[in-house]
Amino acid sequence: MLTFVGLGLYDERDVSVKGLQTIRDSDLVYAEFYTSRLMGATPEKLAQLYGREVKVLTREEVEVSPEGWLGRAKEEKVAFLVGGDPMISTTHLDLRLRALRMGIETRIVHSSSIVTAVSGMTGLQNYRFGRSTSIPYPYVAGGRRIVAMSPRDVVVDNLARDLHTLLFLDIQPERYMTAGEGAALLLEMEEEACGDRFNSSLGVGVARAGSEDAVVVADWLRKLVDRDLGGPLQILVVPGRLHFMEAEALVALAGAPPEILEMAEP
Ligand SMILES: C[S@@+](CC[C@H](N)C(=O)[O-])C[C@H]1O[C@@H](n2cnc3c(N)ncnc32)[C@H](O)[C@@H]1O
Repeated sequence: MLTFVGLGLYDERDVSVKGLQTIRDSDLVYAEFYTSRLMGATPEKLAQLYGREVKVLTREEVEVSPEGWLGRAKEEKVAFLVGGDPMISTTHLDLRLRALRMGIETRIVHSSSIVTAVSGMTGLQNYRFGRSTSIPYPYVAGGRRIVAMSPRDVVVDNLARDLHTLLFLDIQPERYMTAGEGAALLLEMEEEACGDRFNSSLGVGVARAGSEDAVVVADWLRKLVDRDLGGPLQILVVPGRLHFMEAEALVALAGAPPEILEMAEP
């Protein structure tokens, strides 16, 4: 049996009671922290609270060659721990399907996710979000700096349908993208596309959801570039047309410019 256990948003205490029981009842406990990270926890702190050794897997061990550790789930109870809610990540669905093809039974223990925390913290309503996307750091190829354009296309498409866009921000071993960096990259993409669609767009940054010092900041996208939200993890939202209650929430909860109240729909 392979059980995906969501660990929630910030530290080792965010796991559910059911998740904790599942971990303690497992023969083997694995984790991955490259799709998301619990910034308030270390593998040692997890092991201490859970009372079990936690083997942290690399991206390659999860995506390229998981057969070895996955195969153990044919005979033994294996827990696979991940940040947030397990299936808010295509990697984990892929792993689940792979396990099923190997004849392994699977289960999920759900947990809180950044996807729902963002609605909770900002007041932006879940049903008004369109497709979400990720912003990767630019990379250099052939001496040229390459900025992926697809996040901009997703935002433009959602804006055309009056929908909000949730933008996951790149996590790398030695750096974490901030909401300000994400906003700057979106503006750079729009400039590259010779457009000006984001001139009157808002940006909402959320930092360290689930922690004692979680922060939510709303400002014009071009101004968000210079706003310091502190440490990781962070996420960015570009809202579409706002319902009046959403606008009121952004002003009250995230310090958005009050003039957005006049632009909101009743
Ligand atoms: C690909 S998502 C993984 C989602 C996770 N499975 C979940 O359900 O929460 C990871 C991205 O979400 C954002 N994120 C995750 N946890 C966060 C937190 N506690 N505060 C702010 N952003 C967070 C970051 O942008 C990070 O790169």
